[in-house]
Amino acid sequence: MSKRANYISWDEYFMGVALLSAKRSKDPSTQVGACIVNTKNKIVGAGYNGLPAGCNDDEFPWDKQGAFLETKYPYVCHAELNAILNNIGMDLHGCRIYTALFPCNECAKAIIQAGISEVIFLSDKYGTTDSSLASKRMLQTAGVIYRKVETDIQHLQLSFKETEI
Ligand SMILES: Nc1nc(=O)n([C@H]2C[C@H](O)[C@@H](COP(=O)(O)O)O2)cc1CO
Ligand SMILES: [Zn+2]
Repeated sequence: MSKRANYISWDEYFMGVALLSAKRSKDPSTQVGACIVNTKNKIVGAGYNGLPAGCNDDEFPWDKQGAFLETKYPYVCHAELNAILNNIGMDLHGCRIYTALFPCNECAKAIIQAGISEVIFLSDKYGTTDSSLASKRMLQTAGVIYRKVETDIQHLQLSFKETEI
């Protein structure tokens, strides 16, 4: 028997972990996940967008519009920042970060300061915003490579049925 052919690539695997992490998000509008990987292709951090620990996600707003303090924006911690902060205690220099959404300017700062050298994203749907433009400017200047993930996969299904393993 020859080896299986249609296994997923490293990029698809790590973006898949980012997307699975996003499934933990309580944000009703936009669920983002991120996964940090070292040079040996070991996962060293993962996260999703959510409120800081101790801030009850039933008590804080999830609105997108309205008075700033009554929206989610001042409170939510982005997936990329959570992945950095949740890392398993490694030096992140030379690591890459997989993220479902292109990092904002604040996360770009954290990515650069952590020493992460590559950003792989799935969507850049906010690419024309000032935040994204500032993010790209900083990443480029700091020498952090960014690229869109390459894949032909549209959907990937997981079965939790024990009879299907
Ligand atoms: N790169 C990102 N990582 C993230 O975790 N987020 C989070 C912040 C919010 O919880 C949500 C975006 O809200 P919305 O305006 O698309 O409904 O995703 C947002 C971005 C975009 O820069
Ligand atoms: Zn961010």
